[in-house]
Amino acid sequence: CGSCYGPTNHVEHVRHVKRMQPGAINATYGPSRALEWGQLNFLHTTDTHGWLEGHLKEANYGADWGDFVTFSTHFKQQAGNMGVDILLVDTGDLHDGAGLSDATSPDGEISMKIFDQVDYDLLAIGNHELYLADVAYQTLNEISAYWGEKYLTSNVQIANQETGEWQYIGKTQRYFTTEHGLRIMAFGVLFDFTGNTNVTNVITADAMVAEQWFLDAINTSDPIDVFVVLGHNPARDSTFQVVFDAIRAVHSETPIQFFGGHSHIRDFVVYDQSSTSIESGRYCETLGWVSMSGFNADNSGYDGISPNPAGVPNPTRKATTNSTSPFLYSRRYLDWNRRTLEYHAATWYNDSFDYDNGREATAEVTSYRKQLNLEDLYGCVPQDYCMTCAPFNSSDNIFPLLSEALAEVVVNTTRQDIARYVISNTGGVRFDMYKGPFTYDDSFIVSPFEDAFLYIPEVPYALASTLLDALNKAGASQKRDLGFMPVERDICVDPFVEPLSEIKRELDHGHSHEPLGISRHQVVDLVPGYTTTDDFETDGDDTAHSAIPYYSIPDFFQGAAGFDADGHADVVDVVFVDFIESDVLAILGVNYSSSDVDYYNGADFTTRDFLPLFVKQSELFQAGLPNCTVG
Ligand SMILES: Nc1ccn([C@@H]2O[C@H](COP(=O)(O)O)[C@@H](O)[C@H]2O)c(=O)n1
Ligand SMILES: [Zn+2]
Ligand SMILES: [Zn+2]
Repeated sequence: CGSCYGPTNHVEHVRHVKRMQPGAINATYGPSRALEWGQLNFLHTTDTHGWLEGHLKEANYGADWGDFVTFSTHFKQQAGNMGVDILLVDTGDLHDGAGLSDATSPDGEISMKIFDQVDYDLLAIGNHELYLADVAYQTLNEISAYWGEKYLTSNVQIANQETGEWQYIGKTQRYFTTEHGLRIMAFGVLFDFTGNTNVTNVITADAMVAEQWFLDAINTSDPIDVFVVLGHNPARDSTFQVVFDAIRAVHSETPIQFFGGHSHIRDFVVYDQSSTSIESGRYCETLGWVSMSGFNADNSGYDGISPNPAGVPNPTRKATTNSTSPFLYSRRYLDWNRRTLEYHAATWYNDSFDYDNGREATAEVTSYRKQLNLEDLYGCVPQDYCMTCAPFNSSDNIFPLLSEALAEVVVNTTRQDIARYVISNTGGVRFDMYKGPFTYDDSFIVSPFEDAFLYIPEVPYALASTLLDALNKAGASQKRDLGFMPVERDICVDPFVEPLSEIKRELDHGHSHEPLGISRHQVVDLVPGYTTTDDFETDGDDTAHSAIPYYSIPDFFQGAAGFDADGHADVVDVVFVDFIESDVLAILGVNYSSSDVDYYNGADFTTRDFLPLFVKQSELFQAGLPNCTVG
């Protein structure tokens, strides 16, 4: 296995969460344990990718941004009442994934204003804020300008629009004192991203930790009780390790708390006895919770530090079994639904959950969705199609369908008599397609990028017909941008996970899954979803789920059209999305260069356009109209 960059056996494999029917959240299998509150508490979001309306077709992730605005207000109040600190953290990738963010130009023009209604304390930039120049400048002029000292881009710069000089998009660090007296030094570190627009500059973590500002920050004479390192960077096996090493070289015992993202998984990693790292999923499916206690007059230099709050559970876990550090931790991954939020805001027994600020945000989501026509109905999806819950070539998988769509609608009518392969990267497909209405919004949800179709005309069949396999053997060059540090692994873990695996196996071996309060006869009814295993083992998911099968997929897929009955042609137009141009040219070899490449169907027909067009003209999708229902 040459490229085991993906989840390891430490990390939960079930990234893609199968839908449950709207209304399927029931009283039995929601959250069942109060959160452990410590002296310092965190709520964490990451990779929201514009999903501020929540998941309209998955009740388990059905809360919207207004619900989170309300919930986070409750939590700030609760922390205040308990006399402890809470910090809200986001780690980037704010668009490219849903209509609310992507149906405007530039992306995020409207969704950012809704996102901003949560009272975050610290935020970091994601790679999706850096692909395009207009989005990067929007990040500078709107996001960074709005959040000010809270927006941390310790290794990301942008060319000043007047002088051309590099300037940091946000701040490099934030040193501040919490309400209850903890002195925090925070950094925001993006992985070593290379696919950014050339008006931006991503400094590698290795180079960043050698910079004078960073050395000054960690060697400051100002007291530091805790480092908070946030970043769009996987919690595990990433350049967070570089930052950890650099801080530890100076501060051997000070707690360092990491908040990561980008690989779209739930994960929690122990760096050492006083340092842990959380990653909180993707697409408004997960709200991450971390709490810690152990601050005292000796290690925080602050006499009046609040004790653990009374009347609620408190963190109990040492980071390592032989820890001699005073710090105790808890972590939890909350499912993004109202029942969960109401439960933890302790309001489920009455009607007092909603606040005006949340209601207003919800009303804005609804009204902007209307304004952007996101509910416009394009077709009716006859069945569920998923990205990874079924084998790649099976009829339940989305890629055979998308291959057909590419073949059918990506066509230059002046060249339609020439056979064509239309090649795309599977990474450009972002979500499953569910049975029921297919709306304008869904076209962004499945395929949000504006990657144009390029082509090389009339490539000999012998070469063109080997291209897809060769590309998949080589693997996508974007692998470099997954953010994982390549690590030597002896075994490549088979990513297939049996349904009901973890919990069921445990029950079958006679253990009750006590922390989740689930008994043997209940397990069969669990709703499919996240079943996370991390460094604190298996009790991180706030709601227990049955696991969803996971099948690995190749990096590239293609549609083919215009071939003879035997699938042959003399020459083939090789059409491909611009995001993978360098991969294609690398495989085609020295006889081809970018001068052979041109737009196939103009610059304006992109990966955003082919699916809605296919849906509108395909009998398969039109048959169920007009009475198309969810599920
Ligand atoms: N124009 C683009 C930009 C990105 N992609 C795909 O997205 C992946 C990165 O997404 P994360 O949420 O994980 O940061 C990237 O590796 C590409 O697969 C794309 O297809 N087109
Ligand atoms: Zn992302
Ligand atoms: Zn990312």
